[in-house]
Amino acid sequence: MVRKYRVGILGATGTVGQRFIQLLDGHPLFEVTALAASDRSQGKPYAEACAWRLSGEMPSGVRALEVAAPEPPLDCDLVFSSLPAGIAREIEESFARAGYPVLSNSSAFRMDRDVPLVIPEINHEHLSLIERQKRERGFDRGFIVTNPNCSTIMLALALAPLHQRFGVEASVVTTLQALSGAGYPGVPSLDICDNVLPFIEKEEEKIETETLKILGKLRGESIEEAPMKVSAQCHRVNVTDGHMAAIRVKLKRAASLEEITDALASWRSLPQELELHSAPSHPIIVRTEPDRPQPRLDRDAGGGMSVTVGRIKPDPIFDLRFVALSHNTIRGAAGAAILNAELLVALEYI
Ligand SMILES: NC(=O)C1=CN([C@@H]2O[C@H](COP(=O)(O)OP(=O)(O)OC[C@H]3O[C@@H](n4cnc5c(N)ncnc54)[C@H](OP(=O)(O)O)[C@@H]3O)[C@@H](O)[C@H]2O)C=CC1
Ligand SMILES: N[C@@H](CC(=O)OP(=O)(O)O)C(=O)O
Repeated sequence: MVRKYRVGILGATGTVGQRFIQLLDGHPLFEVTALAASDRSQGKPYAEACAWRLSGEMPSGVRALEVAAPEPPLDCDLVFSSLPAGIAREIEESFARAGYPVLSNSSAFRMDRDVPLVIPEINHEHLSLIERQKRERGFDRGFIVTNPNCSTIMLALALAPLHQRFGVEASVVTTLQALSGAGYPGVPSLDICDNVLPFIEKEEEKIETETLKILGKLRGESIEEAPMKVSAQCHRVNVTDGHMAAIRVKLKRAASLEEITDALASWRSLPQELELHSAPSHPIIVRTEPDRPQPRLDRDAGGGMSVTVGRIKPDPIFDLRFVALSHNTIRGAAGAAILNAELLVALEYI
């Protein structure tokens, strides 16, 4: 039998932490052996500390695990982090320094020049920054790899096949983001019922900067940002899970709608070639019905790991417009970090 890697989850009781636990239940490579959260939860069995809010039962293997403080040592080989950004920096660095690979879902390190910000289908070669990071920060076996913001992941996955085939000069994105993106308890119900909130703190800036790093090129031991402009406006809407985005794109080279549809629908990359456990067979699913994608109908496409694209049309101002949708706590968070970990194992970084 193949030995499983023992994993710890920092922020295990939260919205993303619970999704980690659900997705790792029965995983062929990883087994959850350590859980950490705030002092509110520490010292309690997970079943008592965590108000489980996902459909289906809490996996039996974690119920009795005692919730620890997020400090090394933890009884595991690597950690997934879903800590609030304000405390993630210090804690994640302390785990990397103590020798643990850290797969971080938080924004704290994403834009650091020596930290890979990875979507395996797009920029797996950025993982080579790990060597620079270890050398410059004096890490021995540990390191930090991050996954993007949940809206950035959706935009970058939708733009990547177009950028690779035709070049993207500019993109304007308007997001409609689900409530679970704000964690639990999130936005007060009286603020969001019968309403849309046109502000999500730092979200627009993250989309505009992270996308350029992810689509950027590795030059030696640095990332050269993609030479394109991205403009984002973000809104919170009354949907539980599934972020949507209306996206307009200016291409470098003219392309027909057939070529664009083919570029998106036929796109496959390294995770699909390697048949990584969490990799969807199609990272992008193109729908042709006039009223798709929709959060309730499309967020679970590809096990929550595919981005659904629909309403592909020519745009009279830009070249092209379409609507994208992806599951914010699966492809947008826990699933993204797990896919990164599967890739790190396949490429022998772990
Ligand atoms: N929700 C989403 O769709 C996405 C979230 N993210 C990011 O993931 C991270 C987690 O988000 P989310 O799960 O939504 O947040 P939640 O608020 O739902 O959960 C936060 C988690 O962090 C723990 N925590 C809070 N304060 C401390 C502390 N001082 N010390 C130790 N642990 C602490 C909480 O433990 P306790 O229960 O004990 O309080 C809980 O486990 C954030 O950085 C967020 O920005 C990224 C992409 C998408
Ligand atoms: N801010 C996102 C979720 C999130 O936590 O993003 P980040 O990981 O960049 O902080 C949302 O509200 O939907």
